[in-house]
Amino acid sequence: MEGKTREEVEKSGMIDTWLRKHRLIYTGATRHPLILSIRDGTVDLSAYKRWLGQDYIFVRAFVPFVASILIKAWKECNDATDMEVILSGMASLNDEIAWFKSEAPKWGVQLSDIVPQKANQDYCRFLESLMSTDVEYTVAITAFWAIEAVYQTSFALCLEDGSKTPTELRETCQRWGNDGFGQYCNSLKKIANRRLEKASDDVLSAAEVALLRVLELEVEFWNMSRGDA
Ligand SMILES: Cc1ncc(CO)c(N)n1
Repeated sequence: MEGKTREEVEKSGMIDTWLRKHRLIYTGATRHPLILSIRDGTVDLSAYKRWLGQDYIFVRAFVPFVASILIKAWKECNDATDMEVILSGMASLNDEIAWFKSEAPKWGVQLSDIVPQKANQDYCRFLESLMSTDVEYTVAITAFWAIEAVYQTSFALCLEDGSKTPTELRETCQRWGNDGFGQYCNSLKKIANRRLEKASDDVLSAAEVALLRVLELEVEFWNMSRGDA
């Protein structure tokens, strides 16, 4: 506690404070019916295929968003390791794009034919809004953490003991549910918490709003797999 003001102590661990406050929507994003159906083995494979095609489009739009955060981290130049964590995220996106390209044909999904659905367009537009130089690094990195953490938490659930995830979907769940990805999410969370600790009230509110928006958009994104959009 030494060296910290009372206010800084209260603000530390902001992310967990917010997740407690917004528990319902967080659970909606991380335990969506699609994920629960994968976990209990009752998943409708056409829903999985719809998710697969849409997520490929999302990941392509996610790359420039992460690049914009890398630029913000570099401009802030407060902690050299921030950039390395973000860069490792970009490297895994490179692998992800290759993975989508090899996964899609196995399911008869033609990636070049995918039309982005409304929820996907909304999400990509939101990412683009966060790429503006007007958006604070603290706000963008908080959103970035949330985007990655939703997938990590969701897919890790499908790998827990007792889950009945179909064999052909285990690799998908491993991609985001593995421990390495979990550690990477934790590194992002630490960066976000460190920044939030020093943030002004305005930046704090903007980061909380961005976090909530991510959770809403993630729920809508999963909902697209129902195919009634
Ligand atoms: C919609 C969505 N959210 C998060 C991730 C994590 O990378 C992803 N691939 N897609």
